Amino acid sequence: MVDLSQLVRKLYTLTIIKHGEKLLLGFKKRGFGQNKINGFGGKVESGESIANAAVREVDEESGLDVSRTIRKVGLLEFSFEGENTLMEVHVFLADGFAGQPRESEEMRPEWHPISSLPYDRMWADDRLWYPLLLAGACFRGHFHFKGHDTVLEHTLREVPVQEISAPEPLCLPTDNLTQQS
Ligand SMILES: CNc1ncnc2c1ncn2[C@@H]1O[C@H](COP(=O)(O)OP(=O)(O)OP(=O)(O)O)[C@@H](O)[C@H]1O
Repeated sequence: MVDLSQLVRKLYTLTIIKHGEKLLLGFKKRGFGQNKINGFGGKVESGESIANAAVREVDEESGLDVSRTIRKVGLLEFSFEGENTLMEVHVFLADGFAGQPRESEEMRPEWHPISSLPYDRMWADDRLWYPLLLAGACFRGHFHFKGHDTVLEHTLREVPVQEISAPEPLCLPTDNLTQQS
């Protein structure tokens, strides 16, 4: 079992946009997870709330406004064999949006039917927790990777909404962590 207390936590958001029976996902053109298909998200900035970070990242990466439609659905942790970082990812579901999707420098938005999601081109953890998200559940989990394609071990459970909706994160935004060290 991985000792998570020894790792440096960094705070991220991830937002999945749903419209009818489709999800809007993005092809990641650069940076972490390049060439994978994922929801929209990124690092929470210093002094920013997690929900505001989620809305900002969706706007930057897809041009859409989800400020009226997001709700928190999950809390995921990712660690990587041989690395000392623990990614703390706050997952949001947006049922609808305002605006028109547009390609950004980072992401190319694509609609995918829920019945045939492109799991082979997504992070390996996604096929494990998307079914909970799509069933309307809230969830919490940890995934320990070897490289970027193999999940060595994981935990995942459905939780009551109160367990993931606390306004306070489990850690401080990345910049604060840097300032403290
Ligand atoms: C390991 N398994 C994983 N499964 C599903 N999603 C994962 C993930 N690991 C990272 N993610 C998401 O990938 C984005 C990275 O964000 P990332 O591009 O690094 O952030 P940001 O946009 O701030 O980057 P720049 O510093 O501007 O390049 C962010 O949504 C984060 O939640």
